[in-house]
Amino acid sequence: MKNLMFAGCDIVKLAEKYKTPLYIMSEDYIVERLREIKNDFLNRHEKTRAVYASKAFLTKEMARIVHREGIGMDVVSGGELYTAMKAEFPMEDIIFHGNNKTIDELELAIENNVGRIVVDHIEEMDLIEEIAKEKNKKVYILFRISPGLESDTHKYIQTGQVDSKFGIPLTEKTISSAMEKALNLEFTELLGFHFHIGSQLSDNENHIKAIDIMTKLMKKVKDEYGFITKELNTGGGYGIHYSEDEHRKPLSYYTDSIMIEIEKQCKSYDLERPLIIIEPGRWVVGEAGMTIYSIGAIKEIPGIRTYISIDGGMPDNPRPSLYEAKYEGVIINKIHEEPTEIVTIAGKCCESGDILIWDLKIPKVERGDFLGVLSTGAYNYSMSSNYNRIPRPAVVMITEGKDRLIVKRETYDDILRNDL
Ligand SMILES: Cc1ncc(COP(=O)(O)O)c(C=O)c1O
Ligand SMILES: N[C@@H](CCCC[NH3+])C(=O)O
Repeated sequence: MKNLMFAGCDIVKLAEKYKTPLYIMSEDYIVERLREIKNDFLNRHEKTRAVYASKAFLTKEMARIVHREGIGMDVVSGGELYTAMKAEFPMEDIIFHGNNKTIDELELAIENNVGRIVVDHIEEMDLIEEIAKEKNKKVYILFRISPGLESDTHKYIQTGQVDSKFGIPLTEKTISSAMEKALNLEFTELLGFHFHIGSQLSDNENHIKAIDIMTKLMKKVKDEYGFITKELNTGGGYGIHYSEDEHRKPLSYYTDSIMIEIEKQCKSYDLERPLIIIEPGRWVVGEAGMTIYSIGAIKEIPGIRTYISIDGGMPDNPRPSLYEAKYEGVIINKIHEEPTEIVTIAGKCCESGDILIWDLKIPKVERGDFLGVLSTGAYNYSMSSNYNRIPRPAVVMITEGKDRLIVKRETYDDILRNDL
């Protein structure tokens, strides 16, 4: 076999069948991760809940898989919420986030009875209460707290530091204003707190520190307001394998330490341990995906480098240009050939920064060969754009070696769809 096999499929055959660029996702891999969540977190610890952070990858089919596996979902926009609704995802299993939810989005969420709304700033409670009153609905909220921790990841995907657009800052004044407001609402009930310290984290150190900070807060609000924290949402952020120095760890590496720390701190403060929620995104889907491209122009700059251009790039994977993210790539139709060249993989956009992989070692290639880029399941399709009016690729799901289209390739007419 000279072609790469992935999730039990000959990937070259898929590239020929569906054309390129093409996103391929392994349902078996996704289900394995969702079951790891069930077996190693939900079933091992009482009073726990898990939601999948759908910003990583969401289509109607993905929502159906998550629901079928008994996991809830985190959404951050009306569009994500609407996708879940259209996939008949139970609304009570949804947690709605966002640092600037619009009135329309809040109305959609409240009208449809989403399970929890995570309040990101104090005034948001006024909007929620007003809408809840108007619709005569009960709304359950958590406060997103910014714990003031700088996580070890790219600056653009840190979220828990003091200087952050996310969450309620942890100061005496903000906490007292937030608590005083929340405890006087009629239609809105505060159940607890949330933190999310950043993404692609390779160690659990900051989750543990965040638990210490949050339990201290729980003790403070109990003493000062008699408020009992019923739920603590510890966010996601668990890292995956992209390149040789980044690896996915078992879920329990993060969740066991979270649970040990929370039990310890609750005991020391004499607090009842709240329900603990986790919300991983990337960890569930990142390594489930790969993207297939066709090789086109090959340009050698003698003594400098060789650029191998592909038929996609920045519009289907903006991560290298946004976060200098590193990816591994293979020539899927020459999988056993000796890698003899070091080349740079360039996207087809009119941007010098549209480089997918610098210095990749591959066999000699020619126009028409296929490049597979690994670990593209998270934040690729979900962050894709039509820059340069390039249509988005199709998404194919593979289940037990069988492929099916779950998102059609965009056409030029799809791009023109809303032009008047
Ligand atoms: C509130 C919240 N929860 C969960 C996640 C999921 O993050 P990740 O994909 O790193 O697990 C994010 C994104 O970073 C987030 O902002
Ligand atoms: N989009 C980011 C992750 C953001 C996580 C959401 N707060 C990435 O691709 O790494």
